[in-house]
Amino acid sequence: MSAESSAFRTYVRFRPLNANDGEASAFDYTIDNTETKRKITISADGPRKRTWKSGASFCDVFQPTASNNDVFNSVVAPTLPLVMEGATCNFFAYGHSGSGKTHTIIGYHNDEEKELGLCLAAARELFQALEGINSDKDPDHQGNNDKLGVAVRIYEVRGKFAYDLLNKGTQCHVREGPDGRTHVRGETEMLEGGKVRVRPIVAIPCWSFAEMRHTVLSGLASRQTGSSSIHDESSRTHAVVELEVVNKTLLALREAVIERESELVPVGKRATDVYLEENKKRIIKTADGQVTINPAVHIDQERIDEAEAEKTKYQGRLEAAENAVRDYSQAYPHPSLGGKFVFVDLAGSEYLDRGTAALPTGPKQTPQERQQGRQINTDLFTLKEVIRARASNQARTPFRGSPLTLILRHHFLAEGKGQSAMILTASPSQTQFAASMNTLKYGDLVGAASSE
Ligand SMILES: Nc1ncnc2c1ncn2[C@@H]1O[C@H](COP(=O)(O)OP(=O)(O)OP(=O)(O)O)[C@@H](O)[C@H]1O
Repeated sequence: MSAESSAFRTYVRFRPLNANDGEASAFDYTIDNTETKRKITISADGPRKRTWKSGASFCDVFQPTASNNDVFNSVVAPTLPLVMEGATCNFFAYGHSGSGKTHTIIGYHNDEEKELGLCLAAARELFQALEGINSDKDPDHQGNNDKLGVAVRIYEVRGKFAYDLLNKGTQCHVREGPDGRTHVRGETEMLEGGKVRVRPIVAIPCWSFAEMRHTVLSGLASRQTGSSSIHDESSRTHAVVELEVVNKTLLALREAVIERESELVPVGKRATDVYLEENKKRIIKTADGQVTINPAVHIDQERIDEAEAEKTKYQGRLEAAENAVRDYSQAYPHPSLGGKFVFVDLAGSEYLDRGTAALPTGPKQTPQERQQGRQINTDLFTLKEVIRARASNQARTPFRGSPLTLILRHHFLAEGKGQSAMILTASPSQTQFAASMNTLKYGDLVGAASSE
């Protein structure tokens, strides 16, 4: 299968029945192939036979016998050439708790090659592709700062914050800057000379697949899990794994940007302080208590200009550092530099179904868990709206609707010639019929919108 243009692709993956389903049998489902897409019909037994039929929305439907490798080959592998051309390709797993999202994206049996989670399988293929490029270069290329590797970022989105799993779970703020870009920033470090450094999510560069596997698995080991109604490894957060083609020079240039930002903080603060100090000198209170300007007092404009000029100088240094990153990436002789795979293991979709038959049963939730549930609901709803808005080319995409979509915004926007896809994971158990139907309904909406 070849990679098509930027349409959002949807897939369905049914997992096998397992111990969590108890004695329940599977509901019936049939798949109709249209020329390009698949339709699904599901029906459940019971006193009132229920049937639901999708539109022709799904690119493929994976049966319970499919391995992670089968899913990888069909969904992710065709996009590898796009990432090697510098594009960003995003993959989401969406489904109710216990339906197989983590199994698909992260993998539980990463010691078995055919069961590697999609993110590690993608890393393996990336390294293989990069090997060819690194060895094509002249001997000087090997081991020097131009050699291509893969940097990984792993973070969890919970509530209004991101938590950096490769940096001791550091809580990071998600904010929209005046430049319209989303900034995800962790700990504030106070440095000498009033410099203030605020680090983005940490990117760990890896130069071999073995190194990458170790880094990814150790980062994910610290992922928060909570008590699940369905199984006890439930994830109540969204986990994001980003893989980016980098080299040492690019990373050093980005580090210089962080350094220049930290230098700008005290200089910018001084310019503001000087301006306020000078202007305050002229403010007086009249006898009747009004605040006014005393024209007899002159502000030291030279002092203000000098502080402002210093700030402009440091803004220029920052701009030069940012331009250096851009220029280096553009001039690099291979387009793969900056290419990205982004994998998102979404929290359980049952939160989006709240109020419908798919409500989880089980232990009573604490107020904190209920609050988390509401936020997950908002995240999943907004994500759906973002995907639909983009797929149907709406003028406004509601990225600001939730921290998750705000964080993912630049991946969607950076897609370029890349692709995004969603794998809808579903249990075929009769007891999960309503939950699976809601997952498929959601996928049907997204799939239908992206074919418009
Ligand atoms: N396709 C599959 N083949 C074999 N086992 C699977 C498959 N999908 C899921 N499982 C098993 O089902 C269980 C639940 O899967 P998983 O943890 O991936 O669900 P989840 O959707 O991530 O749930 P949650 O949102 O609660 O984290 C796990 O034990 C997993 O190994």
